[in-house]
Amino acid sequence: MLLPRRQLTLALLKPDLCANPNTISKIISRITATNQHNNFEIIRQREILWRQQDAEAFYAEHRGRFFFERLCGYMTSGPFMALVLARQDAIKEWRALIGPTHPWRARINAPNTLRSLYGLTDTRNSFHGSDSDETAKREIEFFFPELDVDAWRRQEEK
Ligand SMILES: Nc1nc2c(ncn2[C@@H]2O[C@H](COP(=O)(O)OP(=O)(O)OP(=O)(O)O)[C@@H](O)[C@H]2O)c(=O)[nH]1
Ligand SMILES: Nc1ncnc2c1ncn2[C@@H]1O[C@H](COP(=O)(O)OP(=O)(O)O)[C@@H](O)[C@H]1O
Ligand SMILES: [Mg+2]
Repeated sequence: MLLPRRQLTLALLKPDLCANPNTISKIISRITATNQHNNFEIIRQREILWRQQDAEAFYAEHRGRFFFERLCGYMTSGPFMALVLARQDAIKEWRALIGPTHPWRARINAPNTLRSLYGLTDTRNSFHGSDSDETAKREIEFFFPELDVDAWRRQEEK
């Protein structure tokens, strides 16, 4: 039986989460839980500590937005976790699992999503997920330059 083609996405567990190791292990077990909703495979995992210029480069698309400085300040406030996740429709499914950008909106419209459960404020919303295949390639190679996303995708096509 042909296995469904998998997709890669980049996931970040942001610094507020990484301040509590128990939280991280609970979230990792939820990510890899073998039920039809999750069942992501963790292809890469790395603890990251950013300088200001790293945050500004990753979030360059948001430069000039009123929250850009506070976002970079948050993302350089401590270590965080970068993960490459693989499953069918990984980008859509990971963004569905983390929920809307704003945790207060998640708590109203998407309870039980990760941002509704763990997010603090609009900026300190605890999780990131790539929003497209192109973004996922850029974001994965930003954290894991040794991972050739195109080669991985070709391998998956076979
Ligand atoms: N559109 C818009 N929204 C704003 C502006 N300033 C603040 N907000 C929103 O209001 C929320 C709360 O603002 P603040 O009180 O400054 O932020 P905070 O409570 O410290 O939480 P953070 O989101 O972590 O900054 C922010 O997260 C933004 O989403 C603004 O100038 N324009
Ligand atoms: N209105 C806002 N107020 C405060 N922070 C924001 C706001 N919009 C976005 N952010 C911060 O910038 C990050 C990137 O924004 P965006 O790409 O729009 O959301 P997402 O992370 O859900 O893809 C968000 O995760 C959040 O930390
Ligand atoms: Mg985004």
